[in-house]
Amino acid sequence: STGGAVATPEDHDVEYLTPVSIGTPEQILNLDIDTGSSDLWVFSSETSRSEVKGQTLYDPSNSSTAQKLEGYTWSISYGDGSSSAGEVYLDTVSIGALTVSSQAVEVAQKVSSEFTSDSNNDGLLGLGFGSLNTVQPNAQKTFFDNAMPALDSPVFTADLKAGIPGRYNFGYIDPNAYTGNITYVSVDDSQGFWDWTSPGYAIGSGSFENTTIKGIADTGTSLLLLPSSVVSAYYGKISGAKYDSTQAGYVLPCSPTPPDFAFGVGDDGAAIVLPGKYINYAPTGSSGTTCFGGIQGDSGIGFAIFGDVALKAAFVVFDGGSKTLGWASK
Ligand SMILES: CSC[C@H](NC(=O)[C@H](Cc1ccccc1)OC(=O)N1CCC(N)CC1)C(=O)N[C@@H](CC1CCCCC1)[C@@H](O)Cn1ccccc1=O
Repeated sequence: STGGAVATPEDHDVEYLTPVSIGTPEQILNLDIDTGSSDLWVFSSETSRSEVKGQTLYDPSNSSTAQKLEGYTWSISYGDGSSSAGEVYLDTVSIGALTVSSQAVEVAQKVSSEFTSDSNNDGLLGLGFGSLNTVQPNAQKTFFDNAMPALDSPVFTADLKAGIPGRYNFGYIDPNAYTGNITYVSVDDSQGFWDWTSPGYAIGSGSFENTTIKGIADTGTSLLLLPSSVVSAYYGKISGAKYDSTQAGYVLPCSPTPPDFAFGVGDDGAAIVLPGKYINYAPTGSSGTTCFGGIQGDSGIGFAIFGDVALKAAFVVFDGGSKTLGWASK
């Protein structure tokens, strides 16, 4: 079997939302597919009213296929400090034509203010490795883990785009979605992430800098978070760019367009090139002359995060069979 659905960007590509069908009859929620975590949780009829502002709610009592996992709970907190918690049901979940009949659906009873204020986001669908799942007393499998045995090929692909809808596909690689070759690299899943190592980077038309960058492919993170040495080398090339402590990040003049940024993939010279305009993440003030940088530092995290700013420049294969990542330009 195969499946897939659109991934529609929210403003500034801060996140991408994908319609997911839950229950019988189907209840369609727009979820943020997150390869950096492994819980599928949703706003629900159990979410405290004061914490709901416009989200679509999953109501298990309206689903003939919902089964409550009595005594099971979950609680998660994310890198940006947001969090949610609740109880667990099993129900039928589909992404396009791909259906998992007994998927753990974690219903939120509490969500932090970041989720409440994000009215278009009805929850998260984690596609990290199972070890990250927070359900107690027994961890639950991700949608991909449950679907894998039935898939034509044990893969899903991310084809995120700048400012327009892209796609997540399951079970096949669309040859029309990318150009050139797909370069596969090994993944270290020991921390539960799609963790890989880039051999280095290049700025604009500059020479390639060989420096290993270990990091995760994370659809749930908006920006490209890199080691401070790389980040200062990049912004050092841009007059007027500076670290702004009030914004807690590098800012730069929105024009002229900043230099491209390329990161290496594999050991035969392949690279993914981010057009400079991707680094103009969003205007910081009303003037529109200063932009918040799409590349920021990863200090305090312990690894780089190849988030949406990087992923939207590539076609990415997440191979659960061989535990590899495939990168292609498009
Ligand atoms: C340093 S991981 C920071 C990252 N959260 C972000 O990237 C948020 C995303 C967002 C989306 C929509 C509205 C507001 C914010 O966006 C910013 O933080 N931004 C964008 C806007 C900028 N002005 C400031 C910087 C993050 O926790 N991701 C996790 C998934 C997120 C959680 C929040 C909701 C959306 C999905 C996750 O994969 C990150 N993970 C990765 C590894 C280990 C733990 C962990 O938890």
